[in-house]
Amino acid sequence: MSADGSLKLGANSEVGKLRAVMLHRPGDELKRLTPRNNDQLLFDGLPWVDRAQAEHDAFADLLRSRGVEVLLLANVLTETLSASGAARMQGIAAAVDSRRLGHALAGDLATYLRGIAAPDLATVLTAGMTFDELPIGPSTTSLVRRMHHGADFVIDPLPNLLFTRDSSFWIGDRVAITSLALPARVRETSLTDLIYAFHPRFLGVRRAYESHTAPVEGGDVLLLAPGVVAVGVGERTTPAGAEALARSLFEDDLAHTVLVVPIAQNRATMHLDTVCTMVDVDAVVMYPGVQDSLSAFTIHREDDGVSITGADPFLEAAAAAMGIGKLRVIDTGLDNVTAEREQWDDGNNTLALEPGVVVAYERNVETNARLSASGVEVLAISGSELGSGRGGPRCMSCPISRDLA
Ligand SMILES: NC(=[NH2+])NCCC[C@H](N)C(=O)O
Repeated sequence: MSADGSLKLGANSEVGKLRAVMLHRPGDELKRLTPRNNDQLLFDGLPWVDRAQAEHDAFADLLRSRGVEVLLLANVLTETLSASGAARMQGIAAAVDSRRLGHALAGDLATYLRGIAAPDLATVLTAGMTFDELPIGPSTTSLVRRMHHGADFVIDPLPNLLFTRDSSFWIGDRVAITSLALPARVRETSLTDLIYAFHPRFLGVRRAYESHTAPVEGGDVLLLAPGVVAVGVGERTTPAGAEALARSLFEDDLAHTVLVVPIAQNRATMHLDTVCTMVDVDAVVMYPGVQDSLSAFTIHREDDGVSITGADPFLEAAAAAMGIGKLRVIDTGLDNVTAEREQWDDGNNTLALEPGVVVAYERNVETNARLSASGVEVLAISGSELGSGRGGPRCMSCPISRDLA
């Protein structure tokens, strides 16, 4: 808490007591998924939306019952759009793609969007819009309008907004708007950017990684300890992204050491947090399949620039950087098949509410049993529908306030 009783924003670890978090309750954008577009939109199936919402409501209620303030992205976005005309303009500009729509239609669409109420605009910006839903009739002079199929998108939906961890993350008292790698997700950051620029609650919040040019996704960024950050490099975050992030964190004095961790470039391990998350100040839960092979380059801030060492075994490099004797790995000890299944179902993607207390999907029975046996309290949530987007409790949450470690 700060002196005036308001929450102090920011985080410098993965496990400090969680005070406030940004979630996105899945909405109409999930109803856009079809067997034809789900791969491109990065979902492995078609979630039953009502059930996904119920599962998400239970997740949010669990967090509230533990004293965590839950901000829902759609509400915060609506408040942002109501509060600021500039935010509306910026949100519309980012959503209306004149290269694809042509100038005539883009102009008409932007004019229409400028005239609608903030909650409706928030819905269009998140759920997208089809040609059939365009309030501009086919009789216009737009060839694009005439030639597109009614079910095509005028504005693409953003079903992966559900994974609020990826489009922004907090480090120290700053927020980083990331740079998402894949076309299906790029526009998400235009919304987090708006929220953190214009929402009254976040006025004055400073930015980390401001240039955000090369791809960095929040799911790859783990705050191992104050000043020590691990960054996965694989399908999403690139070497250039990790390097740029490290330099920027050093310049802003938000970190002194960055561990760059290569991860396999495939769907199952799209982010570092799919194979490893922190469950205590000195402990991680990790996919056994990478435990012995995970390595890290250590980038260290020096008086006259940076030094890079490695690659070394990740666990050793991390312990050394964190200044602890050993980074404990909760030994899930699972057979290969169970381990692979539970990794796929985000068994290693836990959200710590405080040291030794984590939220995890209930379906990962074996991993959760090992966590409990190691003294970690597991708060299980159901995620049969939420999980079809390949994300678990950590990536569905962006902590905006944690007690400092
Ligand atoms: N931090 C994470 N593990 N995020 C999961 C993101 C899942 C999402 N469908 C994607 O492919 O981008």
